[in-house]
Amino acid sequence: MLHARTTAAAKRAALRERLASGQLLRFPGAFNPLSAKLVQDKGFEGVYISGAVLSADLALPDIGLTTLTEVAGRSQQIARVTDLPALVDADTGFGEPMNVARTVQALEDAGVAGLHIEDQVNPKRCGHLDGKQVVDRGTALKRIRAAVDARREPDLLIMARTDIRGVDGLAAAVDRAKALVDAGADAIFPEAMRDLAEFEAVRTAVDVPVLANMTEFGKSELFTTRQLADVGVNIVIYPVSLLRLAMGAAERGLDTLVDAGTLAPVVDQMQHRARLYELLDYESYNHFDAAIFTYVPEPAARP
Ligand SMILES: C[C@](O)(C(=O)O)[C@H](CC(=O)O)C(=O)O
Ligand SMILES: [Mg+2]
Repeated sequence: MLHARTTAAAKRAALRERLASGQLLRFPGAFNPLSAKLVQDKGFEGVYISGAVLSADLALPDIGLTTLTEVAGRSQQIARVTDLPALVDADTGFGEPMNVARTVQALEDAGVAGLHIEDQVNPKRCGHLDGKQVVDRGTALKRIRAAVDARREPDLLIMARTDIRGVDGLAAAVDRAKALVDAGADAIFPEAMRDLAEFEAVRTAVDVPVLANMTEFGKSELFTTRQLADVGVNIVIYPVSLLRLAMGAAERGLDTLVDAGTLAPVVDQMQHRARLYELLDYESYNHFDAAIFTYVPEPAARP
C-alpha cells in the first residue's frame, strides 16, 4: 500500500546479485508509476526509466530539454512504487563533471538502483538517429569518474553508455568501452549496435555487465532474449515500448470514438476497472480505513 516495502538499498543489492548470477535481466520502460506496477506484476526483473519517454510524456523531443529535477522527480515516483530495481537514463549527466556528481546524488536520493551516463555532446540526440556527436575520450572518462566518486552508496550501479559506434564504428566503441570500465564504470551500454556479433565484441572486451537496447524503429534488430543471452548480454531494455503500445491503443480508440460516436466497440480492449483496482491494491486501502475507523484508543491511565 502507498509505497513498495523494499528499500532502495535492498533493490540495489538485489540488482548486483542478479547481475552476478549471469541471468539476462529484462527491464521494460515504465512510462509512469502505474505501468511500473504492471511490469512488476508480469514478473520482469527490473524497470527502466527512459529519457525519451519522459520527454515524450512532456510532449517534447528527446534532445536534452528535460532537467535533472524532472528526471529525479519521475525516478522517485516510479522507484517508490516498485520492489524492482529501477535503472534511469541520466542522459549526459546534465553538464560538467561537477553537475554529473550532483546528478548521481540526486538520483541516488530518488531511490534508483542504477543510472547511465552517455558520451554524447550537449544537446544530445536519440542514440538511434544519425547526426549525433560524441565528446572526446578525456571528457567521457571524466564524466564517469565524477559519477563514481560522487556516489555514497557503493551498490548504486553506475553504467557508462557510449554512442561512439554510430560515429566512429565498432572498433572505437570497443576501445571506449574498455576505457570507461577502467575509469570505474560498473556496466556498459553500447548504443546502436548493428548485430549480435557487435554485442559479442563488446562483451568479450570488458568484464562488466553489458546492456542491449531493444528500442523499436532504431538501428538494432529486435533480438529475442534467447539470442541476447547467448551472446552474453546481461540486461536488456525496452525503453519506449510500453508508451508506444499505449499510444497506439489510445490513437485507435480515439479514431473509433470519432467514427462510431461511442467507445463501446473497444471496451473489451481496455484494462478493466477491476484489474486497475487490483494493480492499485485498492483492497488494502479499504482495510486500512476500516481498521482506523473501528480503532478505539485505550482510555488514558489515571495519574
Ligand atoms: C534508450 C534511450 O536513451 C531512452 O531515452 O529511452 C533512447 C531510446 C529511443 O529513443 O528509442 C535511445 O537513445 O536509444
Ligand atoms: Mg535516452
